[in-house]
Amino acid sequence: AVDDNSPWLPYTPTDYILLDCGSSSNTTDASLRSWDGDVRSQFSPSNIENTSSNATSSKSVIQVPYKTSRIFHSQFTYSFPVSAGPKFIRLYFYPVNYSELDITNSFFSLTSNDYTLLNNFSAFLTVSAMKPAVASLIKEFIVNVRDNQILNITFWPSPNSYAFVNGIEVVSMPENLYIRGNDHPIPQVSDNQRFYIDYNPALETLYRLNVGGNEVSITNDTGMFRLWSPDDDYTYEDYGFTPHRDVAIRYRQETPPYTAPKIIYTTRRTMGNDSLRYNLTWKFPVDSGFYYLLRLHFCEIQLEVTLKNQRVFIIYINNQTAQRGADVIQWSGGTRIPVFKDYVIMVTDPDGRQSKQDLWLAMYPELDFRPDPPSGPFTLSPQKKNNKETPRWAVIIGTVVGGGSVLVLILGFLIFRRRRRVKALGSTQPKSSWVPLSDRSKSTKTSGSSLPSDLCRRFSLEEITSATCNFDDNFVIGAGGFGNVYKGHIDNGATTVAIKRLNPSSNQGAREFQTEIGMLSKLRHLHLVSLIGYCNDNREMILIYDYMARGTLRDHLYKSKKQPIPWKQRLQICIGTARGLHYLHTGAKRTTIHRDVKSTNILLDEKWVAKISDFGLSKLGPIDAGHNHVSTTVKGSFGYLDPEYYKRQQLTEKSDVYSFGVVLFEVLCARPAIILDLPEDQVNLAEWARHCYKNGTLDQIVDPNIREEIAPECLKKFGELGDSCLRENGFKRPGINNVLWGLEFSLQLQEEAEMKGQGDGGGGGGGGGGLLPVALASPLTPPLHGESMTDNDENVLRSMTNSDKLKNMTLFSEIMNPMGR
Ligand SMILES: Nc1ncnc2c1ncn2[C@@H]1O[C@H](COP(=O)(O)OP(=O)(O)OP(=O)(O)O)[C@@H](O)[C@H]1O
Repeated sequence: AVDDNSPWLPYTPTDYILLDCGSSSNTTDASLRSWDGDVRSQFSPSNIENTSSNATSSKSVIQVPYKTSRIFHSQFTYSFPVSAGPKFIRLYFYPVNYSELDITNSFFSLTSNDYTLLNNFSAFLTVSAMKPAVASLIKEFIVNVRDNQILNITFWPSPNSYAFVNGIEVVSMPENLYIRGNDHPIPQVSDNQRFYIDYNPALETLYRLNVGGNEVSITNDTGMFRLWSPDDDYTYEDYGFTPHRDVAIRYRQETPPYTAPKIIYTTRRTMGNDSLRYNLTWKFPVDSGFYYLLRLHFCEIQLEVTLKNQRVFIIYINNQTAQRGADVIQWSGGTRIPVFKDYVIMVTDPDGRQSKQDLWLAMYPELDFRPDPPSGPFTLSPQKKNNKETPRWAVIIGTVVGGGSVLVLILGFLIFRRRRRVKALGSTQPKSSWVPLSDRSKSTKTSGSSLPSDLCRRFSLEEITSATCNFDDNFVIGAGGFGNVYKGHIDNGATTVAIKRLNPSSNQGAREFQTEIGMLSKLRHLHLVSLIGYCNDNREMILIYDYMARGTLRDHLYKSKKQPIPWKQRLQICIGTARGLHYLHTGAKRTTIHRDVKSTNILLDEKWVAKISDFGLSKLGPIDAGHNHVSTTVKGSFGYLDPEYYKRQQLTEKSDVYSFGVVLFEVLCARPAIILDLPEDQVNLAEWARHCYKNGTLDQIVDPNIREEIAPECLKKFGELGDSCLRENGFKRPGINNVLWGLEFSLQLQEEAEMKGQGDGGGGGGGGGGLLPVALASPLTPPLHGESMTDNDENVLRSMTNSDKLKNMTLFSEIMNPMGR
């Protein structure tokens, strides 16, 4: 073991270069690091002053290296003759107007040796999209330099554009920090493949977080000048924040002192406290279509936790189990010994647009473990024990009290794309059939509409008629208030699409058409139906969407001869829908209220992924916090309509929560929202289900096809959730985030029951012995008893948790994302 209290830095880079671009003198930054001006630098080409220009920003910036920048109108290369081995390359950008140049016109690509690191990149757009807002940006990559190779960094301005950079940093790193070769297989989440990181990929760091702690500055890193940010912006709920504990960290050969600074391991988030079990969850916006490497760092520093099997948890990545039986003591061999675990996941890109998705990381306590006796031999696999005298969950809760240290480090990595330069750069151009940004006014056929051709594709009427054999009835797959929906094939049959054609006699019309395009083209999410484009020729109003092969959710519940969907799959569909709604309510710039959530507006793709459709009625929520509703004439569908909205004509996102509550009961009971010929008290599903829930007879109206499958705890939770969504008073309904959590918790309860062999086929009656104690409530869901907490309550809770925070706390994380964007 190495003593961590010694004054020396654990790592001294062999190469350490700081180049202040656009500067002719040497400068010093806020961390007192010394930068060389690039004008007469050995790393710049000798003709630098003829091939590029230097500029000072139009805004007064005091910080080096942002004061000056170098501007390139043609290809430009810096060359760094560094030692062989992996290097951090950090590029500093301050995207403002330089000289006469409009920063919004700066698009460029960046290559380093064989890798395309940035592809048609706009620093301005990247910074503008960041939340919270920032003024400058550092892009960090890891590139391996081979023996006798020079590290070249080349800027390639896009056509009619220019590139710029403010500073370049090159720092070497320990050979095997991330590149761990064939001896270290990394599990790939979702299949049984192993992943190996050798010298071939280049990586981009996306997130490096000090979980539960403050920012750890570059000078407090272990010698590589890595910045560790707090994780608050990425936690899903602010749970598990646990006071910093100043203990000595025992680094080991497998996790040497340079891995991460000590403070990273002594600040933390932990999983529990008294009777609460915290699920720890983070979400990270990432581009779809790449592999991601997550490096999670852990260290058990709670002195009471010394045994393996004492604190065991499950790690989920993107809702898939990445690791069962996670046990830090077992992994590391003892307390205060840090350890890290790597996982790779592919974030798929179903629509081929590399749109942003949230990458979820969650850790849940695993309930089946109890500690080994203190003298027990150390074994590598966790031992499951069943001690009938001690409730199984009690052991875990007992050991979690007070909070042990689980550090999560998602090290944001990215993965690579190795491309040949010319091809990589050529591929940045949009497909010819897509209307380019600058080409908005070109269509000759459109009737002067101001539709957003930059955001989605505009089709000609010929393309649509040929896709649908001139709107042949055989191609009709549905009909709604808007008109017929056709199935069609575009791009020479390569893509199947759904084509909605506005019926001129429809009472929905031009306004919905515009709304749908305006809304959907700005909203992108795995759980929203993607709008591919539109056609507005010859006064036609046609919308083109991704084709959802399995049709509507309703078709799989009732009124069709389709195979009934199993309960767990129904839960997954509800979870997906809740995610889509959550994105609408909170994920985009402004709250979007769908206004017509119902089972025919939830579509299912080939893989049963739920997607919300039909945004023709959507409304944007209020802009400022002073107003919490939008006044509007009532729209929506019979049986799903929020009674409060109906009465007051004031729309909030809780109206969607109400409609979603109806969908939840539709899914549970497999019956329509309204059945007119039933006895009066049963006509309206919302009222009838609430009535049964309150009387404890909900199990009697469950769809007979799933009655045997559904675990009693799961039904209880699900019923409670549906009931809370349908509360009369919108304030008392949970927010969609809590609904989402409730659904995930329901799924967890179902899975736990099934794992114990009691949920599946075990009968729908009372809870069998060994099922989870029902009182074990998830802290992430609304209170179980009486009225649910209001939004105000939630805010109070949140601010209490924040104010309770002590300065130093942690789980930390790094994520990296494949490059080549
Ligand atoms: N993207 C799609 N992929 C596959 N089928 C679709 C798609 N969009 C719509 N459909 C089918 O077309 C039907 C009609 O859809 P549409 O959204 O026009 O109406 P609706 O939501 O059922 O009713 P309304 O417009 O009155 O709310 C749907 O029920 C579904 O069967």
